[in-house]
Amino acid sequence: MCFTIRPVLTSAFKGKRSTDLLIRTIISPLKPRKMIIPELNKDTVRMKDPQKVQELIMALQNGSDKKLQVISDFDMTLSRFRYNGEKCPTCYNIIDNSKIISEDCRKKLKDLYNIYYPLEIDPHRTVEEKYPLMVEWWSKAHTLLCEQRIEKQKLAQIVQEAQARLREGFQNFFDALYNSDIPLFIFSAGIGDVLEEIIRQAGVFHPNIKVVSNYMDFNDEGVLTGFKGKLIHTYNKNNSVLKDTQYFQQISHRSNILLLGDTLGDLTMAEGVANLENILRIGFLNDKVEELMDQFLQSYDIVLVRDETLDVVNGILNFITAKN
Ligand SMILES: Nc1ccn([C@@H]2O[C@H](COP(=O)(O)O)[C@@H](O)[C@H]2O)c(=O)n1
Repeated sequence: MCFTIRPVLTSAFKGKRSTDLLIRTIISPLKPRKMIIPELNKDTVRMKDPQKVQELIMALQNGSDKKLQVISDFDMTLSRFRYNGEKCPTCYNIIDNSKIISEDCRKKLKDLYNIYYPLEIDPHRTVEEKYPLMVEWWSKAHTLLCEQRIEKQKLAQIVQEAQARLREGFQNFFDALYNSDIPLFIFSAGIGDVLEEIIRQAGVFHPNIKVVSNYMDFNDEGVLTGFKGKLIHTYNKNNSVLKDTQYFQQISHRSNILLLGDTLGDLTMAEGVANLENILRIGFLNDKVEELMDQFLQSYDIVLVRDETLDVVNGILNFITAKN
């Protein structure tokens, strides 16, 4: 594809960090133009409104790292969807596939996955229709897992032996946020204990990370007896889960959001943010690409199609945090 670039000097994006006028790339609706972030020219990138994306990125840069916070889903957003042609496991799948559960339980969990995962991503059902089905899936899976006498001390080894992988570029992503003191809120309907272990084993579980997820509850012998708090599934990742946390109040000066998700349910993750000013939504479209493309383009500012990297996210973060 041939791109042309027409940089125009404008004062529209003047901020306290820049003494010079910023160069803004004007996009003609007729011709594709080069984007300010080189990674946005990747062929995995789709945008309904590239002009709006550029403006949002400039607004985020204007606010700098001081005003920014990142809110992200975990499974299939920070972790990979595919690796070497194989589908990667979710936090639940890591347990489902492990040797700490019985053959019979594994089969039942696989059957549940085969029934409910297609419903979770079904483009023809509304969120209202999916909601009770997701509660059903998570509840049945939790009941099965609690029958297995899963030991807390075995989780680290299970994660080590699993094929879970963070997206390419994860080291840059986690380190850049930590080094710039930007809070990362991971809001996951997976299993908190497992996702923490994945990030810890990758060496990037930095203190700027806060996780809200389904955490396992263990008895005094370290055996799984239940799950703590309100059940979190794909379609209730919103204020109904967050209302007791003070997290967003404590960082209320961070009014610029970078939101990362892989389902339409992830779009409500920023509901609890106090004083929201600008939000840039990036959606990883991993599965059912043709069927879901339109809905993703309507809801996410940037859609990344079968992109197993964090290149675009890192490119945007570099741009926002680069010192002038
Ligand atoms: N028993 C289950 C229940 C859910 N899943 C998948 O885990 C994902 C977790 O959600 P994130 O918020 O971290 O994306 C969810 O999308 C389900 O597909 C599962 O594998 N097994």
